[in-house]
Formats: sequence, C-alpha cells, structure tokens
Amino acid sequence: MFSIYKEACAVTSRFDPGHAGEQDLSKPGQALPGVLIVTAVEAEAEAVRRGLGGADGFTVIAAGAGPAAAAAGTAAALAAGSYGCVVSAGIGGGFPGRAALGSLVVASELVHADLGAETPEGFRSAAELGFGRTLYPADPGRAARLAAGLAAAGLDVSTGPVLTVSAATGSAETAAALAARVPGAAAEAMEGCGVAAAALALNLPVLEIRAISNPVGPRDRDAWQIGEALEALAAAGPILSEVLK
Ligand SMILES: O=C(O)c1cccc(C(=O)CC[C@H]2O[C@@H](n3cnc4c(=O)[nH]cnc43)[C@H](O)[C@@H]2O)c1
Repeated sequence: MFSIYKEACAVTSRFDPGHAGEQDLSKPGQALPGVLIVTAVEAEAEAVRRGLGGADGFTVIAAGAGPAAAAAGTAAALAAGSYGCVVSAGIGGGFPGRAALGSLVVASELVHADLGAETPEGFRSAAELGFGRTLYPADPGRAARLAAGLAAAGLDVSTGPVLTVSAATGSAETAAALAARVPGAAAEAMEGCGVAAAALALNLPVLEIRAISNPVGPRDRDAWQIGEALEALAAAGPILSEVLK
C-alpha cells in the first residue's frame, strides 16, 4: 500500500526543530516571545482560554474552519505580534482504536492528507507529485513534553499523526483509505497544516492538540460529543501553560 507518510518526509524543509523559536534572552529588557494558539471556532478558543486561566504570554484566536482560514488567520496574527511557538488546537475526529472519544491527541506530525490528486493508480499526494508540501513535523521536544505532562496529569492522551482534511470524513471507506495512506493516523481535523504552513514561513515551531469529539468514520453529527471534547481541551490548558510558557 502506498503511503504519503514516507515520501512526504523527504520534502526539504527550512524548519529546524532544534533551534526554531529559540531566542537569545541575554539582552536585558528583551520581551519573551509569546505562544499563539489557533482554533477554528470561538467555542474552542474559549475552552482553551478557560484552561489557560489567564496565563501570561498566550494569545488564543479563532481563525475559522479549514486550512485556508487557519493559514490566513495565523499569518495575520504572527505579523502583528512576537511569537516563539504556534499551536493548532481544537476538537477533532479520532481514528477508531487510536484515539477514544473525550481523549486528547498530541500530533507527532501534521499531515495534509487530501492535498494531491486522484490518479488511475489511486490518490497521490502533492509531495509525491512534486507540487506541494504535505507533512509538517511537530516540534519534537515540545510535543513530547506536552504529551508527558498531560499523561502525568492523569489525562487520556495519545500521540501520532494528525491529519488535516478539507472535508470531514463521513464513511468507513474514507476512514480506511486515510488510515492506510498515513500509517498510525490518530486523529483528523481541518486546520493543522494551515497553521503549520504559516508558522513554517517564519521558521517557528508548531504543535497540534486535538480533543476527540467523534470517531473518524460514518457521519453521525448528532452523536458528536462536543461538550466533553471542549472540557478535555480546557483540561489540557494548565499543561499547555506549564510546558510552553
Ligand atoms: O456546535 C458547536 O457547539 C461546536 C463547538 C465547537 C466546535 C464545533 C465545530 O464544529 C468545530 C469544527 C472543527 O472541528 C474539527 N473536527 C471535529 N471533528 C472532525 C472530524 O471528524 N473531521 C474533521 N474535522 C473535525 C475541525 O477542525 C473543524 O474545523 C462546533
């Protein structure tokens, strides 16, 4: 089975997770760069703000749903402030067997899973076809510390690729195709890679955290557990604050 995961890793990146977002703090009076957290809708932003409890240095914006709105909103916010790290946050779908309803997923990588082309041989990613980027690594140190902190706080958390799709999956067939396309896929949402593209343009590290509101699969919008997911997102706030401050 062809996987966009391996080939996407070969895409050249200016992102150096070892140094991005770091700042020489030896100069007195120099302001610490902040953390920009980007959600799709205001209900998600409110949950994150509630969880952060007014911690200094965090800006939370709702930029709209989908990768284009996320990229545009993130780029505008980054142009208007001083940030050392960018986080895509919100609710998301969990791949069955990988991320349960109400749990949290910290992305190991952000994968633009439906950016590409259908061909007679099946879906081919934009990266494979040579016209675009489809994988953004999460900052490994921050992602690991965040996942460890959430687990230590007793929250149900897993790590793995988080997919960005422009249309939420609505069938078992599409869910299976995406899981085959991205081995280990843990969750899907609609903004991560838009946020990551804007962060990468400034060589800033990116993270994604999703609280699972629904399974990836046949659409049953009435069964989405949005309230529970928003509570899980808020519960992650103190750990986000501690790890990223
Ligand atoms: O109706 C509400 O009260 C409400 C509160 C918070 C969020 C919403 C949304 O509809 C958020 C849309 C946002 O959620 C992500 N998402 C959630 N599940 C999936 C999925 O299975 N596949 C793809 N995306 C999902 C996505 O990032 C959307 O932008 C409503």
